[in-house]
Amino acid sequence: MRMHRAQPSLYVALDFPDRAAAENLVAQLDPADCGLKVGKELFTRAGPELVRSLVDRGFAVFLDLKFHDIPHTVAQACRAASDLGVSLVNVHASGGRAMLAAARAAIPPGTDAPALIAVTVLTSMTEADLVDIGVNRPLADQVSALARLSCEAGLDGVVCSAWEATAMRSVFVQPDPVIVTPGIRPAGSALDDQSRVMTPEEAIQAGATSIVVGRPITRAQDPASVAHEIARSIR
Ligand SMILES: O=C(O)c1cc(=O)[nH]c(=O)n1[C@@H]1O[C@H](COP(=O)(O)O)[C@@H](O)[C@H]1O
Repeated sequence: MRMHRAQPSLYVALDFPDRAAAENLVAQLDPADCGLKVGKELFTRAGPELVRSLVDRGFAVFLDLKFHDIPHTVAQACRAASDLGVSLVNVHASGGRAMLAAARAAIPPGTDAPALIAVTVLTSMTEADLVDIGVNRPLADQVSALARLSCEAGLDGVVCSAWEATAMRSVFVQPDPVIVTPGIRPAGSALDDQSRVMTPEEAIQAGATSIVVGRPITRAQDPASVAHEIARSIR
């Protein structure tokens, strides 16, 4: 039995500079097509009140604040996130075993609890970036090691690039891990600052359970139609 809220196949990243711009897109979206991701920029501008209001409108909300701090602080932040009624919460796996365990203890599994997942290696990073921060093993090995740690701490899944999605299935012992893949680019769209990218269809075929799409939607001439088309392509 699933021990967290259901997850949509598509989360649209509401990476907008203000609430009005976010609301303009949200008004054109259907909770049956997609969930909404509120990240650091919009949360810092618009805060928990916006998150609650999106939840009240029936959207699954991914509160993407990537907590990474001492265990007590992360636990308290996770509890606050869960209290907002969101469907998905993330922390950085590199915060370590004790921090992951504290996050898990703060959000006990339950059908009404948000899924709790850990970011492995950011989709913007390359192997050279890992060397810069003192990680000398192959990127895929680092992702798998952090996913294993997250699994051992009892988390529900991971954030990784679609390139690593297939491997996550063998790392996680639970039958239905939540595998969230940002770094999604429909064929022909700009990479922006992403490094490890795939198209929506490829990511789902590789084993992603939810994809996250931001700029290919938010910077499109007609964001709602691009969101609808992506949702349709992975249905
Ligand atoms: O946790 C995330 O959502 C995340 C993890 C990661 O490794 N890479 C990544 O891009 N993200 C987020 O996913 C979104 C991707 O946006 P676009 O690159 O515009 O599609 C951004 O809001 C990022 O903060």
